[in-house]
Amino acid sequence: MFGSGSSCGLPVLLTDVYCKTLLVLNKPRYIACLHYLWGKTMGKKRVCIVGSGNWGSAIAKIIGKNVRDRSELFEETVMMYMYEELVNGRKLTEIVNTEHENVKYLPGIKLPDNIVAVPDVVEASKDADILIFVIPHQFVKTTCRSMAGKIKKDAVAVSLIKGFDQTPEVGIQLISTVIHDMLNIDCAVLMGANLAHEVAEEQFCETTIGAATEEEGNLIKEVFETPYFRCSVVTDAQTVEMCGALKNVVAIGAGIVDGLKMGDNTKAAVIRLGLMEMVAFGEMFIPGCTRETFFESCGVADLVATCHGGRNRMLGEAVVQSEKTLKELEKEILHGQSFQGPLVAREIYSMLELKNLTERFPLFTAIHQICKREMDPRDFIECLRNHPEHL
Ligand SMILES: NC(=O)C1=CN([C@@H]2O[C@H](COP(=O)(O)OP(=O)(O)OC[C@H]3O[C@@H](n4cnc5c(N)ncnc54)[C@H](O)[C@@H]3O)[C@@H](O)[C@H]2O)C=CC1
Ligand SMILES: O=C(CO)COP(=O)(O)O
Repeated sequence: MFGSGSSCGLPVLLTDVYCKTLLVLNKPRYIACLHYLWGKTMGKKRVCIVGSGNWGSAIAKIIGKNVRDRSELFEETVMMYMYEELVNGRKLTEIVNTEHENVKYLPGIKLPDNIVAVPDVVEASKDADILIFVIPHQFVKTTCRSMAGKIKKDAVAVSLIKGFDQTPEVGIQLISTVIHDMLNIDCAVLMGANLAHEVAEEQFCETTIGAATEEEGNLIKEVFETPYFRCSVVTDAQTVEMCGALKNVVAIGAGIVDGLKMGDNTKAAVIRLGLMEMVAFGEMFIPGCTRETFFESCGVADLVATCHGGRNRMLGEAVVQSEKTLKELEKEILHGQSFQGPLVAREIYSMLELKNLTERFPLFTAIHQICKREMDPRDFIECLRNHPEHL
C-alpha cells in the first residue's frame, strides 16, 4: 500500500487509520484537520513528475496547484523531469522555469511557478516520495535504468503511461510492472478520457485510478483531483492500465474510417468491435479482470474520446490519405509529440501471432497490418464485416 515500502508497524498503522477515516469523513473542515494531523505525524510528501510532454505538462498544472492547496500534506516544490532540448536556440527547461509555459508541448497554458523543470532524471526524482510517470512508453526502460538504486526505497509510483512493454523473452508486460520490477517500488495507475489540451483548459472530465487497495487509491486522489478532474478509484488496476494501452489501437481504426470518408455509424462499429476485443483481451490475459472496469472512464469513455479527438485517430486518417511513413507523419502532424498506437498494435500483434490468436482479434490485427502498410486500408471494412462478433 501507499508508503508501505517500509513495512514497520506505526507508519503503516497510521496510514491505514488515516485512509479509513478519510473514507467516512465527508465534511471539508474535518478532512482539512485530518490532513493537518497527517502531515504533522508522517511528514510532507514530495512529488516528482517524470515526463513533461503534452500530458505531462497538463497534469503538472493540476499537481502544482493541488500540492499548494494541500500544503499540510505535500511539499510545495514539484520537480518535473524534462528531456532537454533546444527550442529556438534556448533550453526548454530554462523557458519553462522562467516563462512557466511548455511552449513546445503545451503552448498557451501557464504552469504554476512551483513546477521546476529539471533535465537530469536522478536529480529530479532522488528525494521524491511520489513519482508520477508520464513519458511515451518507449522511453520507460531507459529512464528507469537511470533511476534504479537512486530513489527513495519507500517511494511509490503512479503511471499515466498508455502502452505496454514487449520483449521476445518476456512477451508483453504492463508498464506498471516494468516500473515496479526495475525500481522495486509499488506502482498504481491513472487512466481516463483525458485529452491533454482539454484538461489543461479545465474542461470537466473524469479519470480512473487503479490501485492495489481503495485506501491507496484515495491517497493518490489527493494529488490529482480537482472540481474539473474527477477521479474514481478501482482496485482492478491491471485492467485500467490495459484499457489505456488498447484504446490507442482502436482509435487508429476510427481514424481509418474517417480517412475512408465513412460516417459515424461505421465509426461506432469500430468502437463497439474494438471494445469487444479489449474485453476479450482482458478476460484472456488479465487475472481478475472485471467487466465493470470497462464502464469506468478508463474504458469506454477513453475509447470514445480518443476515437474522436485523439492523436491516434489523426494518424489513422493520415495513413489512408498519405503514403508517407509513420515517422514522417508523426513529425509532420505532432511536431515532437508521440503516437503510441502503432507501437501498441505491434506489441500485441506479436503476442497474438505467437499464441495463434490473430483470427480472434481481427480488428487489432488489421490495424497493425495497415500501419505496417501490409494491408490496404480499404480492406478494413471487410474485416469489420467478417468480425467473429457477426458470425
Ligand atoms: N497527450 C494526451 O492527451 C495524453 C497522453 N497520455 C499518455 O501519456 C504518456 C505521455 O504522453 P505525452 O505527455 O502526451 O507525451 P508526448 O506525446 O508529448 O511526447 C513527447 C515527450 O517525450 C519526450 N521525449 C522524447 N525523447 C525522449 C527520450 N529519449 N527519453 C525521455 N523522454 C523523451 C519529449 O521530451 C516530450 O516530453 C503516453 O503514454 C500517452 O499515451 C495519456 C492521457 C492523455
Ligand atoms: O489518451 C489520450 C486521451 O485520454 C490521448 O490519446 P492520443 O494519444 O490518441 O491523443
